Amino acid sequence: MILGAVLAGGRSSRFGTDKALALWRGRPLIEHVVAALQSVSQTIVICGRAHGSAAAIPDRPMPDLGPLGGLNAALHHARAHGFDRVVTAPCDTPLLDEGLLDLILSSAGDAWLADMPVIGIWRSEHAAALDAHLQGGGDRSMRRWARLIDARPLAYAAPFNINRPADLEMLDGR
Ligand SMILES: Nc1nc2c(ncn2[C@@H]2O[C@H](COP(=O)(O)OP(=O)(O)OP(=O)(O)O)[C@@H](O)[C@H]2O)c(=O)[nH]1
Repeated sequence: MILGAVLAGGRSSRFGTDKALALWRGRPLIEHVVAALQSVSQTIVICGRAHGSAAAIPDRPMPDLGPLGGLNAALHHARAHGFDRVVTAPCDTPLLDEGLLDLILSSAGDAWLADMPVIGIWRSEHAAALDAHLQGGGDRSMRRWARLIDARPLAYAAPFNINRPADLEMLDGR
């Protein structure tokens, strides 16, 4: 059983407004990501902030710890609801491609995209350890945490991600 999780907190300081809600092809970016993740799971959670009608689960153990706080919330949600693993993606990659999702799904254990560690697949059994790591003021880097648990880095081109408003215009050429 796999849970899909969109990491949708953060400050969007380079974008200027909440980038999850920025429109591309008439839909908010976050909806494109949710639609892509629906090919890996029927159950998708948004981690961080609620967006429009989409409910969100709050970061754990507190907000503003970065994507790792969102992953921690997803792992706990997964454990509480009987999911073995969580596939994560950020809210700002509307062009998540099937090849990448297939690669992630075919990975045994934990794996993450070497060029974009917020994309990965994680066993929910890490929930308690990640909680303890963050509660104890541990390092908030997703990449370093992935290495700490010996998750496998995957070599695959990272999807284009939106950081600034001008990036939206570049999406159409891709
Ligand atoms: N749940 C959660 N997601 C986060 C958090 N910080 C960043 N993210 C998500 O992680 C992804 C990558 O975030 P960044 O673009 O590096 O950071 P950002 O804070 O959103 O944007 P900047 O302020 O411009 O750096 C995006 O999908 C963010 O929504 C957080 O504290 N909690």
